Amino acid sequence: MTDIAPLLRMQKITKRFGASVLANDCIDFDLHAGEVVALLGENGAGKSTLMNILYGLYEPTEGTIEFDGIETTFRDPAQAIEHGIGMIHQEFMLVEPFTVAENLLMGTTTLPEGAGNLNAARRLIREISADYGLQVDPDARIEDLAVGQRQRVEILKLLFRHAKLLILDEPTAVLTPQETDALFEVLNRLRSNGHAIVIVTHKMHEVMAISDRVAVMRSGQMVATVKTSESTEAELVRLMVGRDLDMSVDRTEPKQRKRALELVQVQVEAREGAKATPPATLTLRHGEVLGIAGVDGNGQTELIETIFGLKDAVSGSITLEGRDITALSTAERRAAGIGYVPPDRRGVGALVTLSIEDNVILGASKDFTQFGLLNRSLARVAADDVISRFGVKTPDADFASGNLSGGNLQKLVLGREVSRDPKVLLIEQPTRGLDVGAIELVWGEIIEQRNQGAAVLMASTELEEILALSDRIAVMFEGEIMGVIPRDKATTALLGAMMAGRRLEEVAL
Ligand SMILES: Nc1ncnc2c1ncn2[C@@H]1O[C@H](COP(=O)(O)OP(=O)(O)OP(=O)(O)O)[C@@H](O)[C@H]1O
Repeated sequence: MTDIAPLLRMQKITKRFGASVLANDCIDFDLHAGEVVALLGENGAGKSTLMNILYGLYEPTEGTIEFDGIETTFRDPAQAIEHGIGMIHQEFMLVEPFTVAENLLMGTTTLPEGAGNLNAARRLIREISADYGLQVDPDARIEDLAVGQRQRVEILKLLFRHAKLLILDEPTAVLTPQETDALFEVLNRLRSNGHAIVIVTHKMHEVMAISDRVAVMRSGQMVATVKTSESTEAELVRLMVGRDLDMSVDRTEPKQRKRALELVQVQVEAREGAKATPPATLTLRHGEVLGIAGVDGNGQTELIETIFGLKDAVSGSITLEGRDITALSTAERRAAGIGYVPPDRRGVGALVTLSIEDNVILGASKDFTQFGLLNRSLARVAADDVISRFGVKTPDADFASGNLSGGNLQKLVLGREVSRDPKVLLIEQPTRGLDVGAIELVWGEIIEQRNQGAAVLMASTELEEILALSDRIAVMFEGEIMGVIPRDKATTALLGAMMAGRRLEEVAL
């Protein structure tokens, strides 16, 4: 393969942001037609920056890009896609009330030949969809599609515009295991048809399963490019984080086991248009991690938001150490000792226009106020502590949080909540988007909180994470708790069956 000229050749790519950030440092990156390359690296290593340069979102400070034999840099993504380079981000860019075909025609200035009207577009969609096993109905409305299907529409959108190179940014983060398998089948077909694919992912087993080569970045540099078949997961981890990992969980007898949080017949507000779900009754003790397993979108978010007070409970009661908090505001619940890490860190989790320091004191400014004035040096100490304890990669605490890499923003939000030593920690998708080294750290911190007596309610779509950290596991399906199982009784098969809608009573223990 190396004898043939690559489809893409990025040479000596450097990208600086201001004086303090060197995000890409003289990077060489090649990609051939018909190959899948996994781009691997710790949070903040510079993967998104490199891909954003390729896709025309950023201009490189230095370096050249050759695509299909022609030297070029793209002014914007529209130009990149015109030349055959497409990128699928984690947030899909589809317009919900419209159909697949309408979405594909929308916003395109240069339509593929023979796809100028809706009927022709429909025909083409069916053809492409059949060729690549995408199973997309051109007349389906986006709002009726599951996450995995929406992602296939995004792929279709790129193929519709004759993309030769597809960049996928953590494409499996929001997929179920079945959807991931289906995606990989599609990627295999794309590869056999001569497409080139870059997949940015933190999941090592996926790297091994799908890629031909792995490019490893570290601190802005490309440190290695290896053939997947000639490497191992352990070697890739070492290349990436520079050490072996220890994922063992050090569970000790917790300091206390009293009841922390009780939900009695809590009726969560139904989403607009959705039918009401049965009320939830749940007890969470100090010194335990109660994991909520379930496929994304099965009511975990709504339940946790109700406990934190972002949503009102329609009926029922929530008590914290015996005190009824059902009517309290979010700020009051926070003051009462509830910490909250939402799944969407850029939205609810952090105020991205604020500095890291201001984010660290967010919602707790009273703790940093002396004689009626905000004590900045106390705030700085707290911010520096979160940065060092959680390994947030940043020049300093004044840095705008919105400019942190995805994984580092996640570490910041989690670090802020954990450092306040909450009595109850509500946490959704604790390690989504985190590199393996950061997962090791976050798991350690969650267990430490538990060992110190905090009550942790953790929703995760990753079964491995649920099984590693939880003392008990609740499974949610379509807004309902299907059962609660102690960890030693939980198996992947049992949890899988419950996640697909079977009640605990229906599946033998
Ligand atoms: N617009 C920007 N302004 C300033 N610094 C930035 C900007 N965008 C990215 N950075 C910095 O560049 C570095 C590389 O970030 P990048 O997003 O490329 O990392 P990444 O490898 O994709 O990380 P992750 O796995 O967490 O998504 C980080 O230190 C980040 O804070």
